[in-house]
Amino acid sequence: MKNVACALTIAGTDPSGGAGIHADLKTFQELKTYGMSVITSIVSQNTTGVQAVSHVSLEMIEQQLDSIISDMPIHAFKTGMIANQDMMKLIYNKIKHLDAPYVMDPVMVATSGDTLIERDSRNYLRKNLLPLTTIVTPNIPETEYLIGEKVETDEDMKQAAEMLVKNFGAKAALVKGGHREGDAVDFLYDGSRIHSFSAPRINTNNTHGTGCTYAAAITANLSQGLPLNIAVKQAKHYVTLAIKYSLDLGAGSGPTNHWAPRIHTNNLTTTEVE
Ligand SMILES: Nc1ncnc2c1ncn2[C@@H]1O[C@H](COP(=O)(O)OP(=O)(O)O)[C@@H](O)[C@H]1O
Ligand SMILES: Cc1ncc(COP(=O)(O)O)c(N)n1
Repeated sequence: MKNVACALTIAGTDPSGGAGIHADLKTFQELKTYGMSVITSIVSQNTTGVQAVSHVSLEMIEQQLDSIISDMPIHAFKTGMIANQDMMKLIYNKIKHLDAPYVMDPVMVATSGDTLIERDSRNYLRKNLLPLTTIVTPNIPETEYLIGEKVETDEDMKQAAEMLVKNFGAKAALVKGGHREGDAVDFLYDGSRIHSFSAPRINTNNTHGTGCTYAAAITANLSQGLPLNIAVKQAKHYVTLAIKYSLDLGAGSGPTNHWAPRIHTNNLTTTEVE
């Protein structure tokens, strides 16, 4: 019996606090999971975009992973920005031994449009890391890259989620509809059926870090032992509140409000459509 749920995020940083490791740790904390992190890249970014990137050395990424794995319990973990193939190989070799749910946010491009991973490493991610995942959470452009087909309609999203499981080896796939118009609808294929999670679209430009926050909330919920579809359902509710009460900070796409659910929990409808 564990006395506290512990989750690890392996990702890049965001000094403006809305995305990457910062969003993940804030989310873990809000959801009462003990948060730990391994930093892959230091990203100088803010609400307007990415200004510079410095990668942490492979030796130091390995050392950080060893420090945590040798000492701390890990009840679930997630990966976000892994900038190149060498980092991916190293991380693959460490995480393949972990006996805990793995949430992959296949981060490729920031909300600002800046590229966060080298193009030639995308194949490695798809071939090697994807089959280790308990759940992968691509947005529409990431889904299109992963399956190599256009994704435009609800039907396309459902089929893509199934393909990510049946053809590419993920255990489950959540294809997110944040980049479409109309209600914000995401489709989960859990290996046997499709679930859809829907929330009214919120009229805001403050969506910096929504993907990180959502995947981190799923990770926190899984670290506490929730079944996958409940973990996603509760995470959808969390991210929707964080967007609804997002913070109008910075000159660009502002951050979500990670503590919004503390204050506004009941003031929202998200639905799971059977
Ligand atoms: N304007 C919005 N209103 C409500 N929900 C949104 C909005 N934009 C994104 N979402 C939701 O936020 C989550 C993150 O989705 P998305 O923006 O597609 O991911 P990413 O940040 O990886 O591009 C999804 O549940 C999506 O449906
Ligand atoms: C280090 C890092 N990782 C990921 C994102 C993507 O953010 P979003 O959730 O807005 O797509 C980001 N901007 N920075």
